[in-house]
Amino acid sequence: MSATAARAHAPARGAVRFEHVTKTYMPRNGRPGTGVTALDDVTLDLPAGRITGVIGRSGAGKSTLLRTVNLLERPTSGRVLLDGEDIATATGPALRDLRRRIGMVFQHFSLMASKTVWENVRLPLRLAGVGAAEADRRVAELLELVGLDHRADAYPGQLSGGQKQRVGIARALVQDPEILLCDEATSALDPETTHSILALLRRINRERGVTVLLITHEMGVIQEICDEVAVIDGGRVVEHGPVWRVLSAPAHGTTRALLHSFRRNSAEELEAEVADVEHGGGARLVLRFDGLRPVDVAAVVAHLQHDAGSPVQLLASSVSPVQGRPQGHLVLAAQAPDAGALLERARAVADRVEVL
Ligand SMILES: Nc1ncnc2c1ncn2[C@@H]1O[C@H](COP(=O)(O)OP(=O)(O)OP(=O)(O)O)[C@@H](O)[C@H]1O
Repeated sequence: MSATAARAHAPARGAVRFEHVTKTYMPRNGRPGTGVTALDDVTLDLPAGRITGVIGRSGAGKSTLLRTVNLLERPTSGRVLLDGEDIATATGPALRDLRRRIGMVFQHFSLMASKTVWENVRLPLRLAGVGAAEADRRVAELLELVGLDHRADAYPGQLSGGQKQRVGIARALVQDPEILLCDEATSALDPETTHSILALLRRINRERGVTVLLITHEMGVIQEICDEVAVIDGGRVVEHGPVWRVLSAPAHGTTRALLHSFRRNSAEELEAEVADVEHGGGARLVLRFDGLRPVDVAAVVAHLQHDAGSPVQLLASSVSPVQGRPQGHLVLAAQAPDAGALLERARAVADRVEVL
């Protein structure tokens, strides 16, 4: 059995708990009361073996939160617990051991330009004093995992952005961490490359049982791979829960605003989207789905057509699964003799219905 297959059933590892974490940056020679509070009493659990995404606007405190996990930033007050153990007070060898248990992937890759792919991935092992044979074995395994075994001798300057990030991911995993911190890992990449890197992170999470904490300002990243999402605003976690639930019923204004700029599905925006789509006239309905039921688009159209007595035309569709639960909207045109009955029928198959 390959090492990868052996890990397919690896138990989830590395639960993180932020407990009343506050971080205030003090200006140099600053007077008391002039600091910036980047985190304000954050309490948040990252379940072991899950992917938690933290989203927020620029300056919300995402990077600061991520960096408290490997103590690149120390909380001003509160605790960060790794599997129940307080890590905020670790120093010396304990801090080195802690950092070994936590891998980090950076937005701009942070590779050494003068070293090959192989050397970049191997470097943390050399610094940790791992023997040559074991180090070579681990580097070979990881380069295969990220699909770069054929580029082991290349230098970072000879790689695409996506390939550089694969090297960054292999390097982050080389000490077999329990937790992987991803700091805007796909923000510098094009959409297609972003998909492939997110798929790789998902696979690593599933196969190795690694807990992933990912920060992003892109809702698409949250929707694509996260299990849980925490929304941060002004240093506070304002909303937290399973991705499908937060995306279908956002409770906080910041979540709604982030979601709105991602989905662009207000009545006005849908109106503009279908304005040029030719149809046979009649009522135009928006059917919205919140992930509470299976959605079979053809069956929905047939269901309405049955009552309308004339063709129902699909003008736009954006229904796609979020954690396996279909969310999105359909815009339909229907010439119904009885508009009230049509609406009632639509309400029976969708979570929300509007007339455009
Ligand atoms: N080293 C620092 N010294 C002083 N203030 C800082 C420092 N690092 C961050 N801040 C401030 O703390 C707040 C939170 O910053 P942070 O970088 O954590 O936010 P962010 O959500 O990651 O933002 P972005 O998406 O722009 O990276 C901001 O007001 C920022 O200016």
